[in-house]
Amino acid sequence: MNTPLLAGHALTRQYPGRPRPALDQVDVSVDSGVSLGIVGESGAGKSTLLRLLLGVDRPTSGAVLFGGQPLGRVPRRDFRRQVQVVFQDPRSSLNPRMSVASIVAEPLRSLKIGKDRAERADRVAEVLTAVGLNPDDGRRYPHEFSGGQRQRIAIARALAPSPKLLLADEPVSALDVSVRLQILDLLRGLVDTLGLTLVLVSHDLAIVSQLCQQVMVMRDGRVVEAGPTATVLERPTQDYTRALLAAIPQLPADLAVPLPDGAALSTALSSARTEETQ
Ligand SMILES: Nc1ncnc2c1ncn2[C@@H]1O[C@H](COP(=O)(O)OP(=O)(O)OP(=O)(O)O)[C@@H](O)[C@H]1O
Repeated sequence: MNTPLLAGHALTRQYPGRPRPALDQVDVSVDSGVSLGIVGESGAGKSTLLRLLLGVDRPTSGAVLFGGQPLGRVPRRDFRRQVQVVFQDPRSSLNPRMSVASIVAEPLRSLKIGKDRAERADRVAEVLTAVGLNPDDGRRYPHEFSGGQRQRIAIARALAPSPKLLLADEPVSALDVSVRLQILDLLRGLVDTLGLTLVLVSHDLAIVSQLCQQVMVMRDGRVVEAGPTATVLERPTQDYTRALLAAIPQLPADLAVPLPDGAALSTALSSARTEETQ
């Protein structure tokens, strides 16, 4: 069996003063080329798990392995080169005083990628184009862009060092419903064309079902169900998963299993859009 790209073993995180752990003995494994969705309602422990996987917080017990090595032994620069993250809200994750080009070039500068400024500028133009922006947009500032475009900038910054793994924490939930599909389509296209592995954290099973081959359902700091997305959606074994499935807006029963062309998600999101504009 191949070594997982990123794995967590028996991860427990107890925050001080809390009656029970935010994460309780969680196992997770991300194989190269197999995108994973982590789903659950607010408070399930998704962000806590993501912080542990990113190494920005430490487990109370358990271990995170990157390429089979304990995270503490992997040079931080190597890890950051290969693992990048996109957060929920591009308004707070982009420095308003920096130009877009400077924001996107930041990981290249800090990771010392590119031999000079010109080479970094070429890479910035390349990733801006890859996310559907114009290389000339690099001269502008974040406030000049819409929410969806700002999320594209955040994705471009994450792609700049050519990571293997992209962790996305609720990447569309701060966006207008009308632009969510575009950003999800972009992520799907990037996974396909760049061979990126995606770990997508979301409270929305419909979104995860469209982008991830594997899904892990969390509740109260524990994994309640995990496996291939199609299996979990077709034959959920837990009432909690069934409730999450039922919460997908107006998804007809015959579309509950995602269709290859993304029709299920389109249906779910367009229904939500109709509701919102009424
Ligand atoms: N820094 C912290 N200190 C104390 N408790 C925390 C801290 N961060 C999270 N928690 C608690 O841990 C639990 C899990 O939170 P977490 O943010 O990981 O869940 P989540 O599934 O990501 O939820 P959301 O979707 O709302 O972000 C919650 O009960 C939360 O209140």
